[in-house]
Amino acid sequence: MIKSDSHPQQKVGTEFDRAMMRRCLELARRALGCTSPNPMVGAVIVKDGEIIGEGFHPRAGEPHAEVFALKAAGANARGATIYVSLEPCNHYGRTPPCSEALIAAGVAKVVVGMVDPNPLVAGGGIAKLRAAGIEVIVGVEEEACRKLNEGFIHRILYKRPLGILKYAMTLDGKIATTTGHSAWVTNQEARSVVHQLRAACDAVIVGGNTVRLDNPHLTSRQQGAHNPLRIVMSRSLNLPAQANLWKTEEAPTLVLTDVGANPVSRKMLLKQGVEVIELSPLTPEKVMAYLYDRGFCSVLWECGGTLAANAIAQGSVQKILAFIAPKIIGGSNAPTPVGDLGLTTMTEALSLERVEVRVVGADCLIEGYLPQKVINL
Ligand SMILES: Nc1nc(O)c(N)c(N[C@@H]2O[C@H](COP(=O)(O)O)[C@@H](O)[C@H]2O)n1
Ligand SMILES: [Zn+2]
Repeated sequence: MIKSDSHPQQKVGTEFDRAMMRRCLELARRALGCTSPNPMVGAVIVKDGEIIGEGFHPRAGEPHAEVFALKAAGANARGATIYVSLEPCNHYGRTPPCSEALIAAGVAKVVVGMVDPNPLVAGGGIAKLRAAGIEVIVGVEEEACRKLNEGFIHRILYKRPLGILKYAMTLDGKIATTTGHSAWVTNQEARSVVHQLRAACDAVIVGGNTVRLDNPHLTSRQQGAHNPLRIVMSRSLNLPAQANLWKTEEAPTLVLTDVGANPVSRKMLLKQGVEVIELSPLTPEKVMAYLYDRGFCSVLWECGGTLAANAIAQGSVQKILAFIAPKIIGGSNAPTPVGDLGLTTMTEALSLERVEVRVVGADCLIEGYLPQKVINL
């Protein structure tokens, strides 16, 4: 097993190495939301302290980041150092192995952000480079590299997309008034964080109620940014004929329903260009298994409390982003972000790990992860 050189108290590499790796991550992010089922990867080639080639992986099926960087550097790559945010691959997939391309180009040193969790690579790329006499350092800016590709890593380890639950609630824990009115709980800054989050995800899921009450767009609202596939989960197909999700064309919309549900409504959706897929039973787990098969790495749940509780209970949520607005609306029947989980004591409460809290405009954002079954690489 190839181990990262990283140590909790010690940073790997020099300050220059870390700056170059951060540049790799910057390059990788140019393809935010566009690479699934592949990871986002950036590469930088340096010789005599100067960058002589850069590249990133634009989408699955296209060459890997290292290949673009090698092409940019040309013959100058001989004797140079390449920085790459993910271990160079060592297998024939949609593209040939980068380990071999790096050896053939004569690079002297490879600085890697993180080991590739893909079992087809999993240290094999690093071992191949070392066996060819190339110096390899592993684990430079590792945490940032892992964070960028947390969806890809989860997909590989658990054979499901990473499920992210996002909600916005008031100080008294409500997501809308008793009439269902929710525009807007948070301020513009928080909403633009949500738009960025959508740009990073492969799909965003809501239930039929959200379509009826909020008529959302579910897009990333940024010029040139990726838009996620917009998904509605609806057993009854009791959906309005006029909705922004079928009227706007910035992103495709998929409606997931149960077998044989409401043929009239189904026809109305198909006529408006909406893809309709029947899944039986229509549960969060079934949906996540289906989206895994479609090649997705990350899925954003932007649904109401009942669906959110089901998704949590079925293990379809790993990460939570909760926006809290300093507002109070009261109302004992006003909807809450997570419905009944059947818990009766505080000891059963789901405690988030790796929690981060930040202020976004006038609102607060709490981000954390639900405990996961540990799989060691
Ligand atoms: N190091 C590295 N750089 C890239 O740019 C990459 N896209 C990857 N991806 C790894 O290779 C697998 C995909 O291979 P194909 O694109 O099908 O050839 C992907 O699962 C990663 O393990 N690695
Ligand atoms: Zn590769």
